[in-house]
Amino acid sequence: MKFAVIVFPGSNCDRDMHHAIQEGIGEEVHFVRHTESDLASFDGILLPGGFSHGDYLRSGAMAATSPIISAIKKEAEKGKPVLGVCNGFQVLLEAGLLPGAMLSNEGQRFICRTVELRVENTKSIFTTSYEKGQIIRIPVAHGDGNYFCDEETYKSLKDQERILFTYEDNPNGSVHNIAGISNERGNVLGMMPHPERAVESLLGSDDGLKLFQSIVKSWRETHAVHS
Ligand SMILES: NC(=O)CC[C@H](N)C(=O)O
Repeated sequence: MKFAVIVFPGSNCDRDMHHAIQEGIGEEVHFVRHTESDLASFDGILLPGGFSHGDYLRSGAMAATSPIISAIKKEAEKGKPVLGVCNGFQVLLEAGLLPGAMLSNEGQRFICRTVELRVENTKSIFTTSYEKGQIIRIPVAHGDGNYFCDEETYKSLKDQERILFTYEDNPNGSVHNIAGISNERGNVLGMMPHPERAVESLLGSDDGLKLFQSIVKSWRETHAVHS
């Protein structure tokens, strides 16, 4: 499977994401600049964390106007997996690929620590390798991680099983403890915690690996070569 890691000015987790794919799960991965406009040759698209355009206006707001965004939308419409982590999640929200908005953390502090997440749904292409209800340890590092949506949106997220991860001990004030949500079709995921920083137990946790493995597993199932 061939992945693209999108690099915006101010991305700072792009290399971690590249490492997670190349060394963590052994798949092909390339950096693609925000100024590019074609992602047709890629099977999966990864938006990394960071401070794109210095978080000016709102986190992710300026990156959401990059040329690459229309390419991401085009590939997402084809059903390709798109994962936005932290600032990547903020960009997906600002670009309208996911519902809701990101507010400053409750308490106005930048939080950088490992948190516990509950895997809420294992039917998603992003979570099939986990157990439902499994508690996983994944780092967070953000100032604007307080996810908000109105009750009507929450109800549809819940009813359509689009809340994939919740916080066990909500660190940022996110509504209903939401840590990660998917789009209606299920091929776009945004999450604040960083699975790409949890791919080696020696560095604290390898609980993020299963997320990337799930993507590859689902992709292989739908792209199986029948002889
Ligand atoms: N690690 C990150 O992606 C940081 C996200 C973001 N710019 C914030 O601090 O809210």
